[in-house]
Amino acid sequence: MIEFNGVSKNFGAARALDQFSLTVREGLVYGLIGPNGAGKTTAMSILATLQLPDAGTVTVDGRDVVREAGEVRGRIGYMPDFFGVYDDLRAAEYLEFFAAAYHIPAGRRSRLAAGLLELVDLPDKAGVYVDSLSRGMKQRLALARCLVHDPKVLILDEPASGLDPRARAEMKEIIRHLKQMDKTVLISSHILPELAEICDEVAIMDQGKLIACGTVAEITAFSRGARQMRIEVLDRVKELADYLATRPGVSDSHADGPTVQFIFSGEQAEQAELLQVIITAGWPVTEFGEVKRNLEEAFMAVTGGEVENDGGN
Ligand SMILES: Nc1ncnc2c1ncn2[C@@H]1O[C@H](COP(=O)(O)OP(=O)(O)OP(=O)(O)O)[C@@H](O)[C@H]1O
Repeated sequence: MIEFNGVSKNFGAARALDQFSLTVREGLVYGLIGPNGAGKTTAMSILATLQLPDAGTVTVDGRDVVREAGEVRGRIGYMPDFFGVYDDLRAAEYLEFFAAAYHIPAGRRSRLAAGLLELVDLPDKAGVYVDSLSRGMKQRLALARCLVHDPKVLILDEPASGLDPRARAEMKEIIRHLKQMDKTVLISSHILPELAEICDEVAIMDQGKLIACGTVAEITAFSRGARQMRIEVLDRVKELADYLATRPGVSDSHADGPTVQFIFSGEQAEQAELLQVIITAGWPVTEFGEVKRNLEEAFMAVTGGEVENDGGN
């Protein structure tokens, strides 16, 4: 449903996205996690057709965000990390205003607004000025706003930031509800534990790059010691990537130019054995080693050192 393919974006000398690729299947709640400046907002705003990529392609439901921006906009609801609310509008009017912007016929707007307020658990706030709602309520109203045109995909940039624990729990409940409605949800956060319970899968990013992706359980295993490895060989790179994918402890094995990159969760002795096996099988290895890329730091930053929830619920 969402596809980033080799996307790069620079702001002057700052590289916000660096060959970023990600696939999100339909119906998933997908977490995009990374420390400050990792590139989450940039990725989301490109997806929301608000910024152009310098390189690479992004599609939503098969539509290109640059060439078919209008088609994409009809399919997405975007909740930015900072959103404007209109002070002198009441909650229902606010939603009706956005419904009008999406060309929903006037006769349907008031019922639509009432339904959405119900969905985000604000049914008794229809006549209340937006300005006087609590932060958590404003956040839920902003989410309702993203739903007026019944999009397939929701892009939520740090929807839980600044909320107290109760408001966070309410937000999570709504996101679960969106999943039941078969929406595909991309949601960002600084830290993994915040999203661990609600996400089907997560991607960890740092310095504009995808570091790892998978289920919360897989990512947790990775954060507890799996290593990103790199082997350079003179030929048969793709064959080596396929071969490695069959070896124990190896995941995400893929060819990248003259190298194969993969994640390895074995011990040091098993790593040595793996190299031995590759050489014995006849591959001319010129380099073999771990890719550091500040991986540990990134994981420490996003997991808070430890992930308590194993995602198996
Ligand atoms: N409009 C801009 N002008 C200049 N630099 C920018 C701009 N937008 C983003 N950047 C830079 O790009 C990098 C990625 O920023 P981005 O906001 O995408 O990260 P983020 O992961 O969303 O961070 P945060 O969690 O702090 O919101 C940072 O180095 C940031 O300073």
